[in-house]
Amino acid sequence: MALIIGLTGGIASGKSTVSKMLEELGLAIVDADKIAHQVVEVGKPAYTEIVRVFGEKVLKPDLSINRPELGAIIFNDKQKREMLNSIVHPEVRKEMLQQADRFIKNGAKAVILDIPLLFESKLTHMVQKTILVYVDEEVQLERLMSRNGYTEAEAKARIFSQMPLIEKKDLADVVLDNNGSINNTREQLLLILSKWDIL
Ligand SMILES: CC(C)(COP(=O)(O)OP(=O)(O)OC[C@H]1O[C@@H](n2cnc3c(N)ncnc32)[C@H](O)[C@@H]1O)[C@@H](O)C(=O)NCCC(=O)NCCS
Ligand SMILES: Nc1ncnc2c1ncn2[C@@H]1O[C@H](COP(=O)(O)OP(=O)(O)OP(=O)(O)O)[C@@H](O)[C@H]1O
Repeated sequence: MALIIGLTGGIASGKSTVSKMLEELGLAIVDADKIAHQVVEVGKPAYTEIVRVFGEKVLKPDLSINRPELGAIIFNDKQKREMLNSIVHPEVRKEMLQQADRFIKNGAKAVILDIPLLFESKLTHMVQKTILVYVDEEVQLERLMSRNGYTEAEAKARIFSQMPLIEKKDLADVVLDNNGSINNTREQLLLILSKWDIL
């Protein structure tokens, strides 16, 4: 039986960094962010629904979704964020389950579901173990501003649209502290994987 692991964190906490380490170790990864981008490609059902609900102002001249524009709307308005979530999340979940099934059928020993909103969206029933990539809020803010070139207000709007990382700590089976170096985080990860007999 494959072990299904939920990998989560907060925006810019280091999930993709850890996910890349897992991929390099040859583990099967299902990436919710990547799927969320694919299901809103031009002409897909979620794309059509987004245009109907949010209007053509969220489109670029080439008619694809203008992500910064849509982000500016939904990260500052809970109701609009929930509307977008209700359009995109069911499609993401469907595709995630299909990808996970494929990995399991191909004999994967473990499958990692990389889901930023694992706890907010109450998706823990999909996984057997949960790993949280944790950083302190000041580090999160600093890394987010520097990675995306956001102002403090833009970065905070995104951070505050998620459950605080400190609350997620109580919900996760394992917490990887990513305040330190990437190598330190890798060591913590390797320890867990060997404990779970995955490597
Ligand atoms: C609003 C959008 C267009 C902004 O796109 P952008 O390219 O700037 O960000 P990206 O998709 O790479 O997401 C970056 C991070 O933002 C956070 N985030 C994204 N959507 C949400 C949301 N609805 N609520 C809280 N946090 C979110 C996550 O931590 C994610 O890892 C995009 O995030 C989106 O379509 N969001 C809705 C789908 C979603 O919830 N995706 C995340 C998990 S499935
Ligand atoms: N231990 C670390 N030390 C220094 N910088 C780091 C560390 N871990 C990650 N970073 C940097 O912090 C930023 C956020 O990391 P990453 O992209 O992995 O986060 P994420 O949780 O996947 O974010 P998102 O959910 O927004 O996609 C990146 O610029 C990354 O290079």
